[in-house]
Amino acid sequence: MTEEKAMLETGWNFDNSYARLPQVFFTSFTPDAVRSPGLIILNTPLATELGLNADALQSKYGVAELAGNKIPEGAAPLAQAYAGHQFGNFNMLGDGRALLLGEQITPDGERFDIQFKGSGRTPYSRGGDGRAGLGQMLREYIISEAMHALDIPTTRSLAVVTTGESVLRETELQGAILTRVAASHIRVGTFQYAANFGSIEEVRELADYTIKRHYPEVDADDNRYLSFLREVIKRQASLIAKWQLVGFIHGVMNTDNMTISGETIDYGPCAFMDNYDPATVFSSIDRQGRYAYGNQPYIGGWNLARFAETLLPLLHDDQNEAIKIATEAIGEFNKFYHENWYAGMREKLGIFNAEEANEKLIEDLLNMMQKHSADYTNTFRSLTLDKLEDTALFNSEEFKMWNELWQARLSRQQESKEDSQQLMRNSNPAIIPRNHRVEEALEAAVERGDYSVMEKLLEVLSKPFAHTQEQTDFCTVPTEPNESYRTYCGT
Ligand SMILES: Nc1ncnc2c1ncn2[C@@H]1O[C@H](COP(=O)(O)OP(=O)(O)OP(=O)(O)O)[C@@H](O)[C@H]1O
Ligand SMILES: [Mg+2]
Repeated sequence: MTEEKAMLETGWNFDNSYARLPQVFFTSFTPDAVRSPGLIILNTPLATELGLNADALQSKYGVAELAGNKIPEGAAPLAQAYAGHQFGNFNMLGDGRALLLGEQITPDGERFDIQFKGSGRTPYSRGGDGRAGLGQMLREYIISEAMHALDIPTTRSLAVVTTGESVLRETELQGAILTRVAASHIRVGTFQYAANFGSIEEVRELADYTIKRHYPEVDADDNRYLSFLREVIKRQASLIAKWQLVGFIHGVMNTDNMTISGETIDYGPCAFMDNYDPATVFSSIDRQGRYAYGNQPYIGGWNLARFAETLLPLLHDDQNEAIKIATEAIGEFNKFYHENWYAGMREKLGIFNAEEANEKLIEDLLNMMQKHSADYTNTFRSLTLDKLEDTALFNSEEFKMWNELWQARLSRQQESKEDSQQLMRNSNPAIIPRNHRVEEALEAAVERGDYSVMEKLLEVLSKPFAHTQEQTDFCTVPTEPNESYRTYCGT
């Protein structure tokens, strides 16, 4: 394909609705060109869904676009302003190393943000260099795509390119740019920015824009801003329940890393839990365990309370009334979260209907898993495949008793044993991006330029509920204990 033809055919179809918001919300600008762009990975199925031409994107011209060296026609690049509570402390932030190219309108008429991460300095970079390392961007690519395959709302990864420039951290890293795809990048922190640094009218404009984009169903409601708040709370309750159900630890649940669309965002220090332990923390900077696995639902509620605060002027003319309404709405988060979590846990145990006795069954199992340091994913996998002898719990008396109660519970429902097993197969992934597997893939890619390990891993991760024999190798737990694994932000 000639370059000129590729240029015509990459398939971008941009709209720039975000750029029509008041100027305070963003700064338009063109990214600096990088030295020598090189394509590392392109998500071909995602490119096709977006209406893009994967062949053209792999051409020299397409890769220049994915590096920010050529701005596609119709794009209007901008960095978004936001603020946020980081580990509880409020800061002015913004896209310091990200850049929104525009919103791609797909052949189905859907709208997705196309954003670079690692594309260089912006007006919001503060002291940072605006860059990202190859390992970290590939890690985000692998885990976000694994989350998508696990049916968890998430930003997605279209491509990673290297820049041909080095990035200086503790060591010298290869610079890279990730192209991220999201329903939008509007964060709790975007609302905090509006509420703290803008006018009430600007908060209203942001809220109206977000309702139109993500919650059109509340548009005509009497108190549309209250309905909006409640719907965001519901989506986040559902999202965080899904994280808990697969053992995902986000690692840096600052308010700027929580989306209004209900998608998981920012795969900096995240990791999956091996042994079941609510206190599990992987992030090297989370010394107090604020973002530990078991604390995520609480932090979700805390972040949403910060979101509710930004909407107070819109909820009621009388601010005391507004606080009352907002507090009631936030108070529902726990209920929504528990409904979602219990329903998901029930399904993991093959139980079709809600019943109070289920709760004890679930809690007893989790307690046993914690006591015996059982692997979270593999315990549910063994129950699903009826290979109880594979669990770390098998020889204990209490597990035998628990199993009898579980079997009795299953036989009390009208659905067949086969239906129940099918439900479990659909609810319990065999495959999660285990830390040692992700590290192995990144080491081969970054240290040796061998991408085959990552490609194999991505393929296995794309079918977590297949329960095939060939997955078995990827189900093994690491030989080193959980606790020694550490993740780092911002590299
Ligand atoms: N190398 C860097 N240069 C400039 N700013 C940075 C850099 N790394 C992080 N930041 C900024 O610091 C803030 C907090 O960073 P955090 O790690 O949450 O985000 P991120 O991983 O860069 O991006 P995102 O949340 O978009 O996935 C953000 O405003 C981010 O843009
Ligand atoms: Mg972030």
